Amino acid sequence: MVDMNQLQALFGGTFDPVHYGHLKPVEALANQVGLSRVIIMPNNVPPHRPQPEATSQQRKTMLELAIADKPLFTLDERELRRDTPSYSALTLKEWREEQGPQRPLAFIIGQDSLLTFPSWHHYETILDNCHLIVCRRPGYPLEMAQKEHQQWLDDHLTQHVEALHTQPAGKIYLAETPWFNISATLIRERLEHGENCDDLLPAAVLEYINAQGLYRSAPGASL
Ligand SMILES: Nc1ncnc2c1ncn2[C@@H]1O[C@H](COP(=O)(O)OP(=O)(O)OP(=O)(O)O)[C@@H](O)[C@H]1O
Ligand SMILES: O=C(O)c1ccc[n+]([C@@H]2O[C@H](COP(=O)([O-])O)[C@@H](O)[C@H]2O)c1
Repeated sequence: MVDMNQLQALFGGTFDPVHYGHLKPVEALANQVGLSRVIIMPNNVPPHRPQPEATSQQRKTMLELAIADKPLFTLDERELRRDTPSYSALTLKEWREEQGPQRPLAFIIGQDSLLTFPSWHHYETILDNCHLIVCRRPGYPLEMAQKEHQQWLDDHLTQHVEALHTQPAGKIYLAETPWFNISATLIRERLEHGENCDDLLPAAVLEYINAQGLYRSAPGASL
């Protein structure tokens, strides 16, 4: 019999700020795949994008507020403690060493991240240490841009949730999670223009953003 309590899942991100497009698909995913816990891991120095607008401390606080009433989620601060680029390959190797060789481990990403995945630092080693679980995201194709990357994807795809629980690593699972057309970029832009974001992220996070004066246009800048 498959032990459905073994699979551990990390959900990495920049979370500048965290929003419902992060939380809701992953909540649905937890039901579909059978995850009793999801470990959210904010990065400190995102490898493939400019430094976030909010500080690491602010992004961590927003995550704490977002998950305060959601027991599914916990936080992992390991990347926040490193000043070097938050390369997932290094983090997942370290996590595997902690968890031992047999435990099933997964890294959760959105569809957009899957498309850029082959450009990640030592990407081909990541599946040695974990599975990839991919949440759907509107506006992004499901096919990889290059043939060789599509071949890599096809070689690792599974349609069987059980494989995520019975094997320690190495599979890619495209989950049928609900679509949320929300991005942190959209939220930052809307806030900069003083537009309403009530439906896009938890109220406690929005209150914190306003109290901290985050994502507002610079004083004197024209709207
Ligand atoms: N609406 C969404 N639906 C599904 N996955 C998402 C969504 N938004 C973000 N993700 C996924 O969550 C992870 C963290 O995303 P990130 O913190 O970069 O948010 P973002 O909204 O994409 O940010 P930004 O707009 O600043 O690039 C990534 O793997 C990303 O693919
Ligand atoms: O390791 C890499 O080269 C790498 C490149 C891009 C993104 N990542 C990680 O992927 C996760 C989602 O990234 P992002 O930029 O969408 O927040 C987050 O944990 C990043 O640190 C990792």
